[in-house]
Amino acid sequence: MSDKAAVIGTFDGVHLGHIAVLHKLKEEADNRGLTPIAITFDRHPLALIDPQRAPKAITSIPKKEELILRSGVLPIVIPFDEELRATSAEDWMLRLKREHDVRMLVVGYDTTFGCDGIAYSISDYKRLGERLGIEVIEAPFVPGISSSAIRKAIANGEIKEANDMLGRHFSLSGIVVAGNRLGRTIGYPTANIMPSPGIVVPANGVYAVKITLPDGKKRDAMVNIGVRPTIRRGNEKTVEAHIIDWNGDLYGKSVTLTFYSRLRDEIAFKSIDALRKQLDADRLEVMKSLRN
Ligand SMILES: Cc1cc2nc3c(=O)[nH]c(=O)nc-3n(C[C@H](O)[C@H](O)[C@H](O)COP(=O)(O)O)c2cc1C
Ligand SMILES: Nc1ncnc2c1ncn2[C@@H]1O[C@H](COP(=O)(O)OP(=O)(O)O)[C@@H](O)[C@H]1O
Repeated sequence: MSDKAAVIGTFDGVHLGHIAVLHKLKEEADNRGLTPIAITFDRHPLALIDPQRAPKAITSIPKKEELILRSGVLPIVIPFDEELRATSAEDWMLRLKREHDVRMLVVGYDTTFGCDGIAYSISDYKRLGERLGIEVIEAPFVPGISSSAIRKAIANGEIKEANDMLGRHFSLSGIVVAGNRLGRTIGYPTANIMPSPGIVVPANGVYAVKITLPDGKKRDAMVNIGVRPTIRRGNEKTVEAHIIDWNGDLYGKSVTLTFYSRLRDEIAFKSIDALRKQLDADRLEVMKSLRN
């Protein structure tokens, strides 16, 4: 087993700030002939500590692993449980050394790991590392980017802002379920998508997206998120996609929506005809916005 260089964190979203840390880790690991690993948790620590305050995630665990791997770092997902929560910073570092052969650790400006970590500064971690035989290096800091700011932007429908902080397009996966089969009668069949639970859903409104179909192909689509006030029967929030110039059966299949921009708010139209006219205009707008 080769020796490792590690970083620890939740890494929700794997945004541009995380990417800077992962690249620094990879560079320093390569210089020392170490394998770079990111130790990350299977849930947000607050899900255990204070579930009421636990935020919805920007990325699912598999997506997070994929994004970390893409930056050249090996992800290791460990359960954030009571035992881990009660582990001190010193025990954490001993564990890293014994279980993962860690020789170097990248610590972020606000990293606190260990139940007593809140009292640690970077120089404390460095001193502890020296004693235990782990070199501690400070991670770069990218100002103005955080998982919580991205969650907030998505929840407010500020897709461009969220995408700028992510350095990629926000995406949401889910299974296609049956709706009330009205869409096809107005010329706009829609795949009703049940998003993976625990993932943040953008604010109600209409969005330009690319949809990844089960065969892996990407198509242009327009998505409505909301309660469909024109035809509403209840207050259920739905996520539905009309795939432009496409025909097929998606029931029960998994798809991924990649968000590019937000077009408008949801509107309560006076008639289905008025809704249809707006959908014609949305279609042109989506095609235009995805071409840019
Ligand atoms: C791009 C798009 C925009 C939409 N905008 C609105 C809207 O502004 N107001 C509204 O009441 N419904 C809106 N809808 C929802 C339609 O009312 C809905 O797709 C239609 O009633 C079909 O429902 P069904 O899939 O359950 O059959 C929109 C749907 C799409 C695909
Ligand atoms: N262009 C398309 N965009 C989205 N779904 C489509 C399209 N063409 C066919 N479909 C299929 O039709 C279904 C939607 O038809 P619709 O009448 O809106 O019914 P529902 O109320 O079940 O959503 C989708 O789930 C999908 O399987």
